[in-house]
Amino acid sequence: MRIHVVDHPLVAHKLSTLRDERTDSPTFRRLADELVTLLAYEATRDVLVDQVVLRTPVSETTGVKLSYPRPLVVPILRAGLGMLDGMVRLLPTAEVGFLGMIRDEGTLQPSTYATRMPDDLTGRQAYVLDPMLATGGTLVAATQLLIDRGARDVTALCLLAAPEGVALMQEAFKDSSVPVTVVTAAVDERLNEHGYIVPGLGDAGDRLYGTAG
Ligand SMILES: O=P(O)(O)OC[C@H]1O[C@H](OP(=O)(O)OP(=O)(O)O)[C@H](O)[C@@H]1O
Ligand SMILES: O=c1cc[nH]c(=O)[nH]1
Ligand SMILES: [Mg+2]
Repeated sequence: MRIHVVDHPLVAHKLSTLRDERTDSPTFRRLADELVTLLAYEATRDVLVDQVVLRTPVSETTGVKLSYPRPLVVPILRAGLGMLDGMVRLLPTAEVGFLGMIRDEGTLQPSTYATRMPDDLTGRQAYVLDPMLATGGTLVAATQLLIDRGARDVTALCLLAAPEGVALMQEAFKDSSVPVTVVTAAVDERLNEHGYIVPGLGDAGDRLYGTAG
């Protein structure tokens, strides 16, 4: 598995405001949207394109167009939904599949409550959206599902990652013949005893959608 930490002052600036507990939900949503387009720029570096011939007003030339089959973008509900608009703005031809997953607060084990995506992903590039890579249980399960359905490669975009989650992804996909990449704005210090990223930004779903408590 490859990890790419996007080291850029604009990314760090937006992430710092996201972390701030005083940032309200509307601002949090806007910043998450802006951040994902910056991460997506890096995450789509290997997106498949086809050569095309076109005419400018001046002459004939060659260029590229996003290729078919279309990439698949998969937000992990709920928090991943906050990254969807920013991603499809950059990848307008993408198809969107949905995975609903929730982590049990006690055991920290993920369970899947909704799956809506093509059964056959043979030859397709898949982009998973989830702001938080904590223990890694959720992202390992989501990535495995996409590989099992035949994805050509899997790239996860996470706003924040914990070293524990990165290590679990590395272990899970160390022998994978399918390329797996994680693109994130930062790898934080550790997880706390409740499985939250430290310093992190709290519960991303709650902060995006204004859920109290
Ligand atoms: O790496 P892990 O330890 O598996 O934890 C990360 C998961 O936890 C959060 O979702 P949550 O379960 O809070 O669901 P939500 O998006 O509905 O709030 C987050 O968005 C990830 O999906
Ligand atoms: O810090 C964390 C860990 C899991 N899920 C979140 O939303 N935040
Ligand atoms: Mg949550």
